[in-house]
Amino acid sequence: MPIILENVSFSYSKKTPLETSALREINLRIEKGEFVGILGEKGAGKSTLTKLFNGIFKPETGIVRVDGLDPSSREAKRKIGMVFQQAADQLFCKTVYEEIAFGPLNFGYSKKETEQRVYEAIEAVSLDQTELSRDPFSLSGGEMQRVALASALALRPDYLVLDEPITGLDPIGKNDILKTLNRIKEKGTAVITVTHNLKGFFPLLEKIVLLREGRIAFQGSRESYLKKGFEPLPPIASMMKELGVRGLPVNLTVFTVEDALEEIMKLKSILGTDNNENK
Ligand SMILES: Nc1ncnc2c1ncn2[C@@H]1O[C@H](COP(=O)(O)OP(=O)(O)OP(=O)(O)O)[C@@H](O)[C@H]1O
Repeated sequence: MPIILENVSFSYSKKTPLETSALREINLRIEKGEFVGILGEKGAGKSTLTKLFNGIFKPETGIVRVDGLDPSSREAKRKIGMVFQQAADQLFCKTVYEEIAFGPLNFGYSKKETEQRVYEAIEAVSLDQTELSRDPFSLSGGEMQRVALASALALRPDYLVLDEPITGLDPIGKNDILKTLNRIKEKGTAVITVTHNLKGFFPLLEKIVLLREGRIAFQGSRESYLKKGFEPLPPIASMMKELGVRGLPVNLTVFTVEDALEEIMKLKSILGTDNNENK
């Protein structure tokens, strides 16, 4: 069963002079096992949307359901793992082990079961066992991110929701997290991520949800997003769009270096032929 949002609206500081409408008439369906990117400019409503998935916020109007359950129910909370923008903000235990074990213990799993889950989770995020006794706050940004991810995974969620998971990480840290998320998705967990980093994430996204001023401007496949000319774009697709604007017959759904190279070679041969004909 999926995450479903029907006609959802949400405002901050309702019925005060500071009332801000953050989301309007959102209709969305996210299936298990999908890799979904939530895109949009600053203030578009991306973070607010993620907080409706696990019941941190309740919709002002409309319905949110996680596999048919109210997202603030205990069972729904077990199904959704959250990793916030600043991993450090969600760490609070004295050791990495306690941090990752917190969720399973809180949900009443035995010490033995919890231990199994901690080891399974650190393996999934490629953290070494020697890290388990460390103080989470002594870790690097990338390591903290992995601990936050492992804490979410220890509940074996069906949906993993992440807000800008690679922002601020060095290139190796970014790559590690991207590979890890892809592995998690391959095992059947839906990965739903807010991201500005399209260069890293675009190749992984199976579905794109584009928010604009609190409304869904687009939801659908990556190819359809590119064909319809939505923005933001990953760097290669942006370059192809520029070539298209200049009147060159390029394929606008290309977003990898390899495909772009092939496209440019094709273009070269077409233009070369034209030049020869003109001689
Ligand atoms: N705690 C809050 N109180 C009042 N208004 C808020 C609060 N948090 C967000 N907003 C407003 O709600 C709207 C949506 O904000 P949200 O943080 O969801 O956007 P976003 O797309 O995640 O932006 P960013 O990319 O900057 O993180 C914006 O107008 C924002 O100013």
